[in-house]
Amino acid sequence: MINFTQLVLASHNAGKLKELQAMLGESVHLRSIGEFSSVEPEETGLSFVENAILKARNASRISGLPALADDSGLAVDFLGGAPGIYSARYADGKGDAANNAKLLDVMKDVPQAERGAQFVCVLALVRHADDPLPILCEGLWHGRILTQASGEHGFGYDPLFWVPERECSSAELKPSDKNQISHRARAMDLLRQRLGLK
Ligand SMILES: O=P(O)(O)OP(=O)(O)OP(=O)(O)OC[C@H]1O[C@@H](n2cnc3c(O)ncnc32)[C@H](O)[C@@H]1O
Ligand SMILES: [Mg+2]
Repeated sequence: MINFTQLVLASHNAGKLKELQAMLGESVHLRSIGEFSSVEPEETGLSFVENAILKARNASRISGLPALADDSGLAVDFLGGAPGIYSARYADGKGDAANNAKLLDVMKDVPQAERGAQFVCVLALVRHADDPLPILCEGLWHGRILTQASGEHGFGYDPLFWVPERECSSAELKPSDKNQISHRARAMDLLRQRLGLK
């Protein structure tokens, strides 16, 4: 049985930590891997699943604790699913603003009907670094890429992601609303079921 009072989150992304902690509630304390190490593992996998497992194992090895990892990104239909697993590195590691500027530029002449995209989130939970049976849960969130940034909430590509069911950008949603319907919320829902937390 996993000791949830000591679960480490294998992520250096403060936005993910905030969202995942809010979804898990107070009974589980997510400790950031940043408490143990500032070195980020190289994400050498070719899929979200591979990178999530790689990050979870690395965090568990460093901390000696069970670890949860989140590998996520934005898959744009017109770009054949890019930037996908390379979403964080889309503008060569220059950060969210540069990633968003690049995506807006690449998509600037693409008509509305071809601007479909999905956010993807894979959560991987390992009980220890060599766990042969990681728990894997996936969530998708369908939307469209906007032609200009809008909204101040969230992080990453949120200002560019139109949410059809709410008729606003993901960065215009209240954090508590995003946490009900996002790719991450869907993956976390499955994880809670797998762990018998609901
Ligand atoms: O690997 P860790 O340390 O967890 O942090 P990271 O930010 O590098 O995370 P990923 O490698 O999983 O890359 C995810 C990319 O997708 C973006 N992304 C993921 N979820 C998002 C969300 O809910 N809203 C907006 N952008 C998101 C995020 O900004 C990154 O550019
Ligand atoms: Mg990363």
